[in-house]
Amino acid sequence: MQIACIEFARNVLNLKEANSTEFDERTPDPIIMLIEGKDREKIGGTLRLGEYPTTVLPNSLCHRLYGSELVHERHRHRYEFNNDYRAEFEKAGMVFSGIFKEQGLVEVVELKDHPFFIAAQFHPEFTSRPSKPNPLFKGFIEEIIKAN
Ligand SMILES: NC(=O)CC[C@H](N)C(=O)O
Repeated sequence: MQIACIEFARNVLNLKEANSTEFDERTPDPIIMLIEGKDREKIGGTLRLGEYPTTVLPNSLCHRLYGSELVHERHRHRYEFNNDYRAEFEKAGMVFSGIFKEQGLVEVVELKDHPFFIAAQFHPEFTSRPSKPNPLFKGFIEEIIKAN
């Protein structure tokens, strides 16, 4: 999701030097950055690790795939989408369809009017099993079958 947002910023919003501060601390457009306020003294520091609830936007692709307005997925990351850019992204057609309400963190993005574009901050592969695939993977494969 982080890379998808950087790509959108560069090629749709025309912010050519957009980046994550993980890759370029001096980028003029830090689309992805560390969100302060977490206890850095504890082991793991800013690491967001483990399962968190995601509130899903009704009628979004994410909603259709999970069939629920609340999903629980596992995380392992430090950097987050920078909400200063949210309005600009939305104006250009990106939909923020999954949010961690407690901290206002972006968990899922998708594109309006696109047959299947969805990206998540969490790790759907952590819960996917051959006999019970994660809805994001299952939905993607179903979409490919439909299109062929
Ligand atoms: N887990 C991920 O999606 C990637 C790790 C990541 N770049 C971070 O925020 O730490």
